[in-house]
Amino acid sequence: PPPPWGYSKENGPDRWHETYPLAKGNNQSPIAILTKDVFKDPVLLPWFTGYDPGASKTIKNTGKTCRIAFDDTFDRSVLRGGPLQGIYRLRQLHIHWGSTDDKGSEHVVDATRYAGEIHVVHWYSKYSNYADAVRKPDGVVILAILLQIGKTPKPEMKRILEEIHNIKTKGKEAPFPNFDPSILFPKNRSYWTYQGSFTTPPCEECVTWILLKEPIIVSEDQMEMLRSLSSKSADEPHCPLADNWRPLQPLNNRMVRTPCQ
Ligand SMILES: Cc1ccn(O)c(=O)c1
Ligand SMILES: [Zn+2]
Repeated sequence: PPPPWGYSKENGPDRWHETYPLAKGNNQSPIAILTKDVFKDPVLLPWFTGYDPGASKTIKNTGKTCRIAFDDTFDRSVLRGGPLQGIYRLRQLHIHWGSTDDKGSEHVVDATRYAGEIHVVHWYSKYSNYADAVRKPDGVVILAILLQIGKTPKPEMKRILEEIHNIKTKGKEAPFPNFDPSILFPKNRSYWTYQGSFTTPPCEECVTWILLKEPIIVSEDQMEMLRSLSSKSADEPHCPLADNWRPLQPLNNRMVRTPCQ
């Protein structure tokens, strides 16, 4: 059997389907967004979040990403509106990034691949729990924020990056209190939306993606901080955590939508 999934040659995206058959589904993510083919849909509304900073719990190096977990035992931090029918509960956020500035995002917009991509993961709280929600086509919403390298870094990223020194190796976790992820949002709330999947195994097709059009700016130093994380545990040789992004998947019979104006 293939080794535990990852992003290297022997356990990477091209082999995930050997263990996780859903990875070969027809509604996989990420995809290329071709802005000329996007459908302006008048039914699409603005999206809203109401996040309680007290819901943030910990930040962890999972060996595959840097992940912040939130208390999702009740409708404490929620996302609604946009393409959504109901209220979605914030569960975690994590980041995908590259070993160099020319790659790292999962979605690609008009042939531009960005330096990274933040995923803010929520689940439909009408379902009894997260495990149930991931078995439903409308079970999960991921709000995705593109990271672009620039001179004026987003100061709000500082809080996450200051914590990196505490979680250098795989498995390390640290308290991460009083954090409201909406401070990471760009000024412009415009978005593209489509139906897709998780971009890591088991790749369940339960995700309504809300990809923000405006990237946020991170500095070279901030990217180097992320790249200083190790994908291995403390008792193993350092192996830079980077290029934890999945290649583009076929759009097949799907439409990407955006609100009018
Ligand atoms: C639940 C989950 C797991 C991995 N990734 O990348 C996601 O975006 C969401
Ligand atoms: Zn992700």
